[in-house]
Amino acid sequence: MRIAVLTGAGISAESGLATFRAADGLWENHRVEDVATPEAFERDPDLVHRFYNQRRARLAEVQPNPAHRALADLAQSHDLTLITQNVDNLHERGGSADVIHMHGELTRALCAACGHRWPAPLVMQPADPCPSCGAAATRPDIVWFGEMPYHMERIWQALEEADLFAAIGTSGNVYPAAGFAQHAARRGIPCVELNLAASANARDFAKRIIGPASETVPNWVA
Ligand SMILES: CC(C)NC(=O)[C@H](Cc1c[nH]c2ccccc12)NC(=O)[C@H](CCCC/N=C(/NCCC(=O)O)S[C@H]1O[C@H](COP(=O)(O)OP(=O)(O)OC[C@H]2O[C@@H](n3cnc4c(N)ncnc43)[C@H](O)[C@@H]2O)[C@@H](O)[C@H]1O)NC(=O)OCc1ccccc1
Repeated sequence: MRIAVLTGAGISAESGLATFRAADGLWENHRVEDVATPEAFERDPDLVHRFYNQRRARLAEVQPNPAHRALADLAQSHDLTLITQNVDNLHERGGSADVIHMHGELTRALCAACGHRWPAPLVMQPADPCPSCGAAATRPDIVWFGEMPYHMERIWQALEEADLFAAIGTSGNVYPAAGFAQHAARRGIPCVELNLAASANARDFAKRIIGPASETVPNWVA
């Protein structure tokens, strides 16, 4: 069976990584538009680097949880395409290979001048030169709001060919990811969501499994 899985911040919540929608809509005390847009980086690269340096440091303190590991097991027995909106590396550290990071990765740096990519140092600064072209245009290799997500061709292909689509720990507020379930459902592909509560696009899911991912995902995989 070919399974396409989309994950969001909820799958990493029990590992200790904050999800996006804190009560006051702030993202780790920052307005999203102040830290996750190309305009924000243009305006104040120091603030944006500090924000991602803080998240990179936090990532080094946490571990994958049973939900991450269960998806690695699922790939052993099924043709799994694992698509994540998360920029953390907990899927890989949980044993998954070939993870599609549609919104980029905290552990990678990108040169805005020449497009070169390299492993991100723990602390990045605007003046860091690109190891390839030497330009001081280093940014986190993250897809910001208003930017085109990565690997969209591969993702649409996987959604076309899937026999089952599952969304785990995502609120369904950010597009194009929030449109994947509708895309699959319209092709008659059964869709299931695993979450603490129904997501914003709950109508697209024929089945819902409610509970913490570290419990529901291993049970769903078993
Ligand atoms: C806010 C929203 C309305 N805005 C958008 O969607 C925008 C604009 C837009 C495009 N199309 C539209 C259509 C309609 C309306 C708006 C738009 N989209 C974009 O800008 C996208 C790019 C969006 C990507 C932005 N980057 C991110 N991340 C990287 C940054 C970073 O991480 O620093 S998005 C970021 O927010 C999203 C957060 O959502 P979730 O992961 O779901 O997290 P959230 O906290 O919301 O929810 C957590 C869920 O988990 C559950 N949960 C919690 N704990 C647990 C638990 N323990 N167990 C189980 N579940 C749990 C909760 O119940 C909850 O449901 C993720 O996608 C995440 O990656 N780009 C683009 O459209 O480009 C165009 C384009 C076209 C052509 C050419 C050029 C450009």
